[in-house]
Amino acid sequence: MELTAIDYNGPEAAERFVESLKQTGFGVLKNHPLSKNLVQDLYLQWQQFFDSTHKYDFEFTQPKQDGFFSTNKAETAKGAQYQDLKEYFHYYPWGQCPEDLTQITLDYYQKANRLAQTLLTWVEAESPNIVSKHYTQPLSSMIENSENTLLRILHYPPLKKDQTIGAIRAAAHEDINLLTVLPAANEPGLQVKTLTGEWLDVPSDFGYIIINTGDMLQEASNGYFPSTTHRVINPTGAGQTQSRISMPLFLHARPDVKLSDRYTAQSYLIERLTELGVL
Ligand SMILES: O=C(O)CCC(=O)C(=O)O
Ligand SMILES: [Fe+2]
Repeated sequence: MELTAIDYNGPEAAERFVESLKQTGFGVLKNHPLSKNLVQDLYLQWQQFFDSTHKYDFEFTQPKQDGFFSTNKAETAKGAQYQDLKEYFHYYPWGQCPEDLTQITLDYYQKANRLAQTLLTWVEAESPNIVSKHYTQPLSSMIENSENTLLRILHYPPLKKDQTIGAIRAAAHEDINLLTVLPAANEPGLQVKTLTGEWLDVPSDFGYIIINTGDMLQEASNGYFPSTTHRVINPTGAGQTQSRISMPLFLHARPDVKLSDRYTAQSYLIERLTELGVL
């Protein structure tokens, strides 16, 4: 299995992209509408935020979970032995955000959501009838005006000398949501698990957008689109002294949306967050 970048404006982009999601759980896009400069500016400005102690003024609140999660509050992936080596900020347009970052972050959030709607239209159009007949409404309309779509800005600090052996930046996991839209990070490390169980590097050229399917799309498509396991490994050599910033947008359906006969988006999310021990 190989992951190659698909030209967003190229012929058969939708078909190739959805085929990649089906085969690998991942799709990589180039020449897409999200500006590299905007992503670069966000990385720089959020890096400054993580470098300052100002971040502690934005500690996340329960139960809404918007705001800053410090390294000692970071999640432990389901089944993992150690906590991930990361800190992060959960941004929602209705939630906490440092004032100087509000405009640029909202701008990105809206643009990435628009791209996501197009991608969900592609997924729907390329789903075989036997699969799409189970969608209870167009996939793109499931996320429309959703207050649950989450932009997570992640900072993986340089590795410490006394790092716990076995702990990694993000242990193997699956995402809970429909699709995740992730600009290539400023450092490599993201890997996807193939159907035969090997780990494969996800192309990380700056400017690429990486999309993966989450558990909710797996549920809504009755397993046709697999939610793929992925992780972020630790850097070696000179990379160990570098921070890594990444910015996944987790597309969540509105809570009342029926995903399947068994679940609404709300009941599914509650079940998964309870399993993770964060509710
Ligand atoms: O940092 C990355 O590249 C991926 C992060 C991720 O998979 C997650 O936060 O769910
Ligand atoms: Fe993930």
